[in-house]
Amino acid sequence: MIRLVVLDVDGTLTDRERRISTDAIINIRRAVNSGVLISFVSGNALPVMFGLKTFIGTNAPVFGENGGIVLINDTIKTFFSKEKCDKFLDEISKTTSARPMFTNIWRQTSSAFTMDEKDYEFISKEAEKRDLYIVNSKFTWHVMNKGQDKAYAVNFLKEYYNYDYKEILVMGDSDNDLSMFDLPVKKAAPANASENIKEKSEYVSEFAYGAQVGDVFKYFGII
Ligand SMILES: O=C(O)COP(=O)(O)O
Ligand SMILES: [Mg+2]
Repeated sequence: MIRLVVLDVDGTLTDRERRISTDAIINIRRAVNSGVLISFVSGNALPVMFGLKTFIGTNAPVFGENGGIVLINDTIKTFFSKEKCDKFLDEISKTTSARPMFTNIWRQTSSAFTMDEKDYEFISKEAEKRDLYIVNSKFTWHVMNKGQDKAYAVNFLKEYYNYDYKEILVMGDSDNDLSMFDLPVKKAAPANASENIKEKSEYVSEFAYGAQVGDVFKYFGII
């Protein structure tokens, strides 16, 4: 039985323009009312997750920065430092198309940026040299510390609630979700998910951009 659902946000609950699906909100509330825990784990900054949790009315800790920071019982905990990430982004933005995102003012454990695809190989290799890595959510590029990923967040929640992996369902759409899809949890994807996410999913909905939430929840017996 699924006791905890870990939801990616952009592209999983929202459309390409980041507009959240009202169907997703309705079905998330149904799941909360049925006693299932719902957590958001996103590459976005924690204040955005706090807003989603508050205004949708969910019932579990929420993570920002791809698992680097959590809001739990009105307390913010950070698991990584943004110092190396900021320094790296500052360096490469001098010689490449990389440009910091304004949301970095709200970030405490990583940095977000935009760049031209032509610079990907170089920036990715330079990050590796500094024991960092870059990952794309299809909405934003992130420079992260090694070990900082959404699987870290899922494992934190697993330990916190003392659940088995089979009691946890994850839902995501792109590369920055892959680490949690490599865990032995239940996995589902919207129709718009990337191929590598779909290949790892137990269930791929015919619906997309948040409209899949009700369909997925019914498939796993949550609502
Ligand atoms: O990259 C972001 O800021 C958000 O992306 P995610 O919610 O799909 O993780
Ligand atoms: Mg996403």
